[in-house]
Amino acid sequence: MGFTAAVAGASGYAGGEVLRLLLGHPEIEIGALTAGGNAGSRLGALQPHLVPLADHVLQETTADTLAGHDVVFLALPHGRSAAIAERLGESTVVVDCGADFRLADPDAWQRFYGSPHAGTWPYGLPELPGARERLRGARRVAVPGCYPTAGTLALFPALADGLVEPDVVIVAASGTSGAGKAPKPHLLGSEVMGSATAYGVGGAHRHNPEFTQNLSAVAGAPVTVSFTPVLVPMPRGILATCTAPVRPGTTAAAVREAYRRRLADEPFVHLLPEGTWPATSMTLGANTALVQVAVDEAAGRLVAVAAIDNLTKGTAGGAVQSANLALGLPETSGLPVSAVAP
Ligand SMILES: NC(=O)C1=CN([C@@H]2O[C@H](COP(=O)(O)OP(=O)(O)OC[C@H]3O[C@@H](n4cnc5c(N)ncnc54)[C@H](OP(=O)(O)O)[C@@H]3O)[C@@H](O)[C@H]2O)C=CC1
Ligand SMILES: CC(=O)N[C@@H](CCC(=O)OP(=O)(O)O)C(=O)O
Repeated sequence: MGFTAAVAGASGYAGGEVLRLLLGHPEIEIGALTAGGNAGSRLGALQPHLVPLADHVLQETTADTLAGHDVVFLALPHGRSAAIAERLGESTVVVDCGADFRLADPDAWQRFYGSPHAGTWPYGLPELPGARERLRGARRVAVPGCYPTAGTLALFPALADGLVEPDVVIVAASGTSGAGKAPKPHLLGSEVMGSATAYGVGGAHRHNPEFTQNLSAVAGAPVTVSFTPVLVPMPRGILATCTAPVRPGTTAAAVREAYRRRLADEPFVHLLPEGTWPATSMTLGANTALVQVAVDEAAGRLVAVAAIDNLTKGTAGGAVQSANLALGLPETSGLPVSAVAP
């Protein structure tokens, strides 16, 4: 084992998934695990699926506990990362699963999160043009939100190649683990089971500015984004259906070729064979994003669909992928590409 990792928020969904992946990582050894109110508990009482770690005791989340590791994964509620990160020296790679360092625009941060902007770190979506180079050797990484991971991966080839107008519509369905483990009335089984509902409608969701930031950077011009999240009764997974007007002269063949070319060398983002459409079940537990694209000739729109596991490629897998780049390891170390099915 070459490196040690600490995980803050180890009792939560994102922290638990980081640990599941690290247990299979050939180069990273698991060190300190921390939590909030559950500090002092055995991990086995809270994350019984992580069998080899059952007897690890959760510690309080302090910079002192997390210091001394090569990499620290922060899987904490928004707003808690900056105070810890500033006490961890540059010798430690800090990978933040939360939103605190994702946005470059302080006004957008203030508008959607309502707190002072903590700063901006390299954005952990290696597939975006130029991102991989910025992540290699980085000391700080901001892991993308789960919806922006899915929607950005679905749309970036079309926007990067100028095949669509910079005016996109994204409707993305998410499983309930996206909302975290802390109890919330709208996530009670009797509210969620057998029902699907839109929320954060009308540009209100805090992932709107993240989408705009990502897609405008790819297009090299401002992109208008209409994003609607939908909560669906499943534990894991995101299916993002994205559309945009095709530019005059854009053929279905040109679209397919752009996606094929831009995704050909990606280890985790795959264009499915023509006619096969992504399903969340094809990605469960894998660090993959499965993509399909078509042109709706009658409507003059491109339709791109991506499926991910929100906890794997959408959080913890993305975090480990970026940590690998930051630590100088092969990008794919410890990351599954095969899902659990059926
Ligand atoms: N779930 C998802 O799909 C995604 C999550 N993320 C991000 O990952 C982060 C964690 O999310 P998630 O795992 O879903 O949330 P959970 O609610 O499942 O877990 C939160 C974790 O933070 C700990 N915690 C809570 N309050 C404090 C505190 N005051 N001090 C120290 N630790 C605290 C909790 O410990 P305890 O058990 O002791 O309360 C728990 O370990 C969030 O920032 C989220 O935005 C990012 C992308 C997707
Ligand atoms: C289903 C659900 O509630 N999903 C979360 C997004 C999860 C995610 O990616 O979020 P972070 O930005 O918190 O990292 C939400 O809509 O707020």
